[in-house]
Amino acid sequence: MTVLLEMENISKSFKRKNVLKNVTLNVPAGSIVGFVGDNGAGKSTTFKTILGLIKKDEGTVRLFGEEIYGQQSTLREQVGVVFDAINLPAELTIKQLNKVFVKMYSSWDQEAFDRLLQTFHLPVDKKVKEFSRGMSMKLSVAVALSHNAKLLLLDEATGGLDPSSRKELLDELSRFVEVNKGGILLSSHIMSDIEKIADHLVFIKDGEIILTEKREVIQNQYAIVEINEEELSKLEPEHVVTSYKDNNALVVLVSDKRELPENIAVNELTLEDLSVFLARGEKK
Ligand SMILES: Nc1ncnc2c1ncn2[C@@H]1O[C@H](COP(=O)(O)OP(=O)(O)OP(=O)(O)O)[C@@H](O)[C@H]1O
Repeated sequence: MTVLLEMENISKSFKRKNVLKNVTLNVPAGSIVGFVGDNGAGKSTTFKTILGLIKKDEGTVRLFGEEIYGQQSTLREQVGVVFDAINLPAELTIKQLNKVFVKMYSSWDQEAFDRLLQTFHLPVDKKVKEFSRGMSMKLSVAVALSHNAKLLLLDEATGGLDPSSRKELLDELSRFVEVNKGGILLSSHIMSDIEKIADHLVFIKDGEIILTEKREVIQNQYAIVEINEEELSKLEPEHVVTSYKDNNALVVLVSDKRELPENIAVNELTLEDLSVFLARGEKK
């Protein structure tokens, strides 16, 4: 399997604060990796490190199998980027911007761009500064999907979109992965979006990756259960991912609910529950 993005043991400090601690994650071709963590967990810093916008202290970033750190032209062509802060020239219309994109990207796909403008209902004669936040987001995504990039880095790209726009956008992302065999690293606080399209999940907390797993494994095998110390001691340690104490009860995330004794009640696990749990739980 081709791996489009490999981050290995990336660390980064701002002044004395260690904001990324040995971050390791992969984005294989043909996959959508949901990147989940609370505010300030380190998601945007991770994206900026991949793009070389901030300097990492330690570790390796490989894109398309190579360390192409700082090679901005390769990055611009092959990596589609959508960040929360919109960075398009505000005085121009889409029609005017289109001429810039044609010159900027050697593999600009006008047909794809025209189709996306229609899908996202974007006006071509209106100045970007008059766009709503959602419209600007959709324009950024349309551009990212129109220059034959292999990898998309989407930091909160669905935030601020109405439900039908979110659906259109998620459908386009799934199509990109299927048709282009591309890969996507997507951060979002909207767990239902992640649930819909991500096939791998990476959870980050205080700059540390605390869980990397396939979505279907989480949904089929993981469980959050309330047990006591004695029951906990009977579980195989490798099945206990993390836990926290809630008054007298122990709340435990297990990686294989089939290993639990029968008397323990197991509820269906949603990604929303899991993300709240992981933000709270102690590292094992
Ligand atoms: N330029 C900077 N200088 C100092 N500290 C920074 C800088 N950029 C980020 N940080 C700190 O790094 C930590 C991680 O921030 P980051 O923006 O990566 O979080 P995030 O997971 O993207 O959060 P959110 O979900 O709120 O967007 C935070 O504690 C933040 O204050």
